Amino acid sequence: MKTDEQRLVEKALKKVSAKVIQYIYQTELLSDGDHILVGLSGGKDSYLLLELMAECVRRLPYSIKVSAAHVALDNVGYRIDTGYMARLCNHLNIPFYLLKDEVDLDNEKKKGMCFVCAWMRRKMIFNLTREIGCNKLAFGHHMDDAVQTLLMNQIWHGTISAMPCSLSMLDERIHLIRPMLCLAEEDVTAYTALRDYPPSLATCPHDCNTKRQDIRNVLSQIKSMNKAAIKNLFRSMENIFPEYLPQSGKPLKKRNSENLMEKR
Ligand SMILES: Nc1ncnc2c1ncn2[C@@H]1O[C@H](COP(=O)(O)OP(=O)(O)OP(=O)(O)O)[C@@H](O)[C@H]1O
Repeated sequence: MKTDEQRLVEKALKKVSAKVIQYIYQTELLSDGDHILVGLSGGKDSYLLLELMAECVRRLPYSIKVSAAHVALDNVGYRIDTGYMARLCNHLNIPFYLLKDEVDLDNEKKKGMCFVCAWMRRKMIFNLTREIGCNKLAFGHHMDDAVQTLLMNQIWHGTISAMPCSLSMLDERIHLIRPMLCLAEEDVTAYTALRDYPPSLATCPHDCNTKRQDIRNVLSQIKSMNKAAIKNLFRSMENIFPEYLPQSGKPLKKRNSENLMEKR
């Protein structure tokens, strides 16, 4: 017999997964035979992503497989409840991989801890994706993350670029996908507030992402002027009128489409 609380969680998951499944169809993010590796950070966004991918296995008319992985860099200073991750994956019938390593502290001195840590995490998870035969790697970025990146790239790099929902990498061998870009952060928290995901056991002592925090603060002010601001900023990336841009009529500069300020 289900409790009222369980029924509430199920209803909320159904609501949020309906949006994500519609987005997956629209953007053709998944197809028959896919094996998706979900990157689990220990934050609420990637826990929701994991549950959404489990819903996709149940509800999409294709045969897809899902696995999950967490990369733990032991000498960085943060600690995550990986036991909880393993239990949640087990409950959802999803194989879980825990990758452990340490950051090279000499390299860190030259390049900065956040850069080295993000680079190592990505390298380790890309390698695992290939090793276990996954063709897609899913990250839990949502709409607010993409809008923050859009503004950061405009302000600090003078480009209009953000986070694609699908990016082909390593000679098309892996596709990085972001199925939650259709969800605003408030959609995510409406669901995760009902769940008992554990907080991190120790937060990261290296706070290098102050630019992103500054942009978050600016965006929350902008939101107080217009509640739809985040959604509109996100939509603006699909509604570009080149003829109303300063260089209209002139050939566009060739740009490396690689994202400049990827969220780390
Ligand atoms: N240590 C990690 N191991 C595996 N995947 C990770 C790890 N860190 C981040 N990711 C993946 O990259 C995405 C974005 O990372 P980021 O560090 O921005 O997330 P976060 O905001 O700290 O946590 P979350 O997005 O899970 O709430 C995560 O949603 C997750 O899918």
